[in-house]
Amino acid sequence: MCTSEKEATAALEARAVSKGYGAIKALSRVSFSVEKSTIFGLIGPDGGGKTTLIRAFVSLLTLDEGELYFQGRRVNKSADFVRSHVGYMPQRFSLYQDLSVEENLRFFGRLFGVERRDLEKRIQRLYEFSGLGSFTKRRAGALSGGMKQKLALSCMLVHAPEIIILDEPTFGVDPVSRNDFWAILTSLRDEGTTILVSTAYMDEAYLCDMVGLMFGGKLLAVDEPNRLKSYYEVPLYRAEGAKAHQIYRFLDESGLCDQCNLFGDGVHFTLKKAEDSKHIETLIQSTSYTVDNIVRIEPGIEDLFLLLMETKGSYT
Ligand SMILES: Nc1ncnc2c1ncn2[C@@H]1O[C@H](COP(=O)(O)OP(=O)(O)OP(=O)(O)O)[C@@H](O)[C@H]1O
Repeated sequence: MCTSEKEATAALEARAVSKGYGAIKALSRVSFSVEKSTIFGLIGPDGGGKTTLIRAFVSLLTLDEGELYFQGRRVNKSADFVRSHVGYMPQRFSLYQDLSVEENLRFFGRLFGVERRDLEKRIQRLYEFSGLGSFTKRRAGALSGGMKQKLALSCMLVHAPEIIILDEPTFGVDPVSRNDFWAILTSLRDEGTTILVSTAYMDEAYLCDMVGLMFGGKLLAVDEPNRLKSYYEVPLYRAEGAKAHQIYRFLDESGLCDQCNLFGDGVHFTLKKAEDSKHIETLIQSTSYTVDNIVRIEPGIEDLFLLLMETKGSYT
């Protein structure tokens, strides 16, 4: 598909958007597009610019430069379209804590102007989706963190938006509820919804169709999650030992490594010269540091982040 066709079908698009807060560049010429019925994940550590980008998409802040589009319409000129076709779940979605699950859903249904008959059907459907059907009378304030997030998502879905935008919806949610939440997102995507979701949990990248890795206000890479590992052009190794920090220090100061990062009880590294892989273990053993094992590994998203932060993160 040529670029112009892609642009025409994109459900969301950012074109060279920038936003600064004084000296802080929260967004630096960020461009990407999200195809219809796909999940696009904005992945990155806190402060990377994810919230700023999301808030600009839902017209909660104005950009210094660049343009945002929903299905080819300029965001800031399409308030009606956004209201009826886009759902937004901020980091702190305001549920009514004293209202029950059902009352919250009805409240948001009325707020979005959903007709009574449609609302009943949608609420039943959302119960099936979310598993909240057994808790309809429970006060929102008495739900677990994971259930609260499912209720917030359901309230946002009550007007059946075609595009949904979620800012770190699984933050602080336990792993089981995170899985449930992503299962709901996947079902929505399969039914045709376009989803832009941000997260600081790197493992969630693999649940997206496309990811944008964000750091320092820049998109360091946009790709399918499984293609990101090909960014590593040289083998990546992991050295494990009881005192990983000592192995790290040794490797980092040895001058032999391009990349060298401490990951829990192991060190991930690449070598400047491929032939050094034959004797790196002996070299470490010859010091007073004990290395139990050195293995070649597939790079994970965290490794990629560190690589891209080093190679691209400081561009202006
Ligand atoms: N209103 C503001 N005033 C000043 N600086 C801001 C403002 N909003 C965001 N920033 C700064 O812009 C940068 C990007 O912040 P942003 O909230 O977009 O990142 P994030 O990736 O969403 O992280 P988080 O998960 O912490 O919100 C950060 O350095 C942040 O401190």
